[in-house]
Order: sequence, then C-alpha cells, then structure tokens
Amino acid sequence: MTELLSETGRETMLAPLFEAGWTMVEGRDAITKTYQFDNFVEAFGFMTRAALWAEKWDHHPEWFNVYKTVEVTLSTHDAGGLSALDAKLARKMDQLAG
Ligand SMILES: C[C@H](O)[C@H](O)[C@H]1CNC2=NC(N)=NC(=O)C2=N1
Repeated sequence: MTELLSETGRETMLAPLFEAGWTMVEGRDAITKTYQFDNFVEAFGFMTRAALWAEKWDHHPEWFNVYKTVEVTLSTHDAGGLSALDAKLARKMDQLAG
C-alpha cells in the first residue's frame, strides 16, 4: 500500500514540480501538466517511453492526447491521493519530454 505524501513530503517533492509547470487539479489530490510537442510522433514517442517507466514502476498516468498535445494527471488511486510515486513519475516525464 502506497502512502499519501506527508506535509513535509509535499513541500519537498511537489514544490519543484510546481516550478516546472505542474499544478494541482481542482477538487482532487492530483497534479497535472500539459505538454506540447512539435508533432504527433514526438508526442506519441514521449507517451511510449513514459509508458515503459510507468509499467516498470507499476504506477500509471491518466492522460489525454490530441495530436501534439499530451495532458497528464498523476495521482495514486490505491492511496486516494498523491504519493511519492506521483512525484517520481512526474520528474521522469519532465526528463523524457526534454
Ligand atoms: C494492482 C496494481 O499494482 C495497482 O492497481 C497499481 C497499478 N497502477 C497504479 N497507478 C496509479 N496511478 N495509482 C495506483 O494506485 C496504481 N496502482
């Protein structure tokens, strides 16, 4: 069972993500970010690479793709909110998106 982020965890792990363009989802303990790529192949390539990390970590994004835009929402369903895994996957996605 994955634990919800503590207050300290939120300050240390989420603050840098907010700096990097992630925001809280309204009315829900989840974070979201919209990535814009140059074209569909770049967007889908990002999703493919992120999917492999998600599967490896058994932690999966909610996401929505239209052409070169990918809208991502991260939350831990098992915990009913944000856990350290969401921060970890968010950092990986930023890295993959370059
Ligand atoms: C059984 C399986 O390990 C769980 O359902 C995993 C799968 N991927 C998951 N992904 C996310 N985002 N949250 C979860 O709680 C979660 N749980």
